[in-house]
Amino acid sequence: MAEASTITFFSTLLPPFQPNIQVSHRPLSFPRKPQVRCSVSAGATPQNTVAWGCEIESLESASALQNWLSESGLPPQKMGIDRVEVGERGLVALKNIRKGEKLLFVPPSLVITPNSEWSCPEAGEVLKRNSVPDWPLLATYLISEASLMESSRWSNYISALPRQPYSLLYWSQAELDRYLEASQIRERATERINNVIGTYNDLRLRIFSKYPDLFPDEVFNIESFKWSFGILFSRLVRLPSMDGQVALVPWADMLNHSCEVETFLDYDKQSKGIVFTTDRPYQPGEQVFISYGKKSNGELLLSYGFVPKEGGNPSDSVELSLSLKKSDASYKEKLELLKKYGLSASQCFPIQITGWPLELMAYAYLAVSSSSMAENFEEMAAAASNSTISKKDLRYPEIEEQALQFILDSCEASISKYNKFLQASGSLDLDVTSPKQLNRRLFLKQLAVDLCNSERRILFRAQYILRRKLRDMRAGELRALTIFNGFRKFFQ
Ligand SMILES: C[S@@+](CC[C@H](N)C(=O)[O-])C[C@H]1O[C@@H](n2cnc3c(N)ncnc32)[C@H](O)[C@@H]1O
Repeated sequence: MAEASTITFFSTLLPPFQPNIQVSHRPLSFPRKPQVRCSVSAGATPQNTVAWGCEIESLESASALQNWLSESGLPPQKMGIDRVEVGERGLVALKNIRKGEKLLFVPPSLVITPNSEWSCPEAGEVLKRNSVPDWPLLATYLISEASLMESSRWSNYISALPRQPYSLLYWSQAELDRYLEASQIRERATERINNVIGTYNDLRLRIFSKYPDLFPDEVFNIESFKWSFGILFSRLVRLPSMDGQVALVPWADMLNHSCEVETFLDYDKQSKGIVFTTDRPYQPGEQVFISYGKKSNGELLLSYGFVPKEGGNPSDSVELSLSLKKSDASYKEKLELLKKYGLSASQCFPIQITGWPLELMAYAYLAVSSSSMAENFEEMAAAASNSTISKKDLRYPEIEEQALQFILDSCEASISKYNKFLQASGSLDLDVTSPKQLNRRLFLKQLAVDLCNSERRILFRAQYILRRKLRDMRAGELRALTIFNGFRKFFQ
């Protein structure tokens, strides 16, 4: 099993997902006529949705998946797929399960990795020849297999995948602007959507357009890529004991996330299967959970399309944006130093209920320091960047009060954005466990309200701590001033 520190479910910040694919610079050779024509179904895809997968709550396709997996070598399970309260479909204990028990044992033959065989080998060869990285490769693989319907060995798996995964990839820019205006997650979602579009355009330009027989537009289009990336973002795992290999693990990917467990999927060398070890007991009928990693509510919404209940996620955090003032006489000099350390004039830092990173304080020192402290600017910029090993816990008592006030101002500006959105949203308290019953607008709005409430709660806590620190500091200064004045009078 993976150690707690190793997050096996895909992290929203995982470096391997590159915005644009790095295809080899070798010119593409003119396509040879394939010996075996792959029959890619070229029927028109209905707008905004793909022609495969199922409604997310569908149990019929899930039980067909279960039967196929058992026939294909999945050993007898202590869990079954069922409708659940959290996550719509999930794995439920069929028998008593002990704490510390290993479950699943999915054999590698039932796992999709970048090395999986393609039903249409020519398509796979073209992508590999062009050194397409794992993520775009797997995204294309999924579409290719899905389009082959029953001719693909993965057809039972693909039929049980959601036709429209819950993911911010499916939010329009207008929806993101309207519902997530207060949260930094809006920028992350826009960036991600642009990355997916950029990746697709790059593949189309460099590869698909040159091999239209293998990659017809009707199948390999932006809608199908949104779907396949949505599936990857919400289901792909990284397996530490398989050298960090990324994989789609049928059956295991029916497990939902709980912030209260700390158990991750990994390859078990002893049993030669994908397993996880329970960290609590389960009774028959109870839903079994794993952890998708220590992620904030915003990150969970971004990749998986849900927000845990307020206060229920110990890893929750909110991004606070700090900016240099354009009116600062040393603006240019400070900006250059920030750039040198990979930062910019406007920078986000994660705040947790337990506090904020030292980098944030260093940035605040830099933002408030006057030109008389110019010799310290570089030290501050370096400490604000987490890529440096320099001492981060800087202290400049002469500007500490100003720096804390600067953070408090940014925090309060952010809180007022959340207040504005939450007031305008009214007191929504809808049941999002059955989103299909709500209309889309209310569903998205409720997710946004839940996210904003949880992010604002963290900011409120930071505001309280900052105000108290400043009050204590100012009271201390006042006391010192009174004592000083007392001494002055005494000596006069
Ligand atoms: C790896 S899949 C889990 C199986 C999924 N429930 C299904 O029926 O296909 C991840 C998706 O499950 C749902 N999910 C997982 N954990 C959840 C939770 N704690 N609350 C709400 N939805 C959850 C989300 O839709 C997420 O995108």
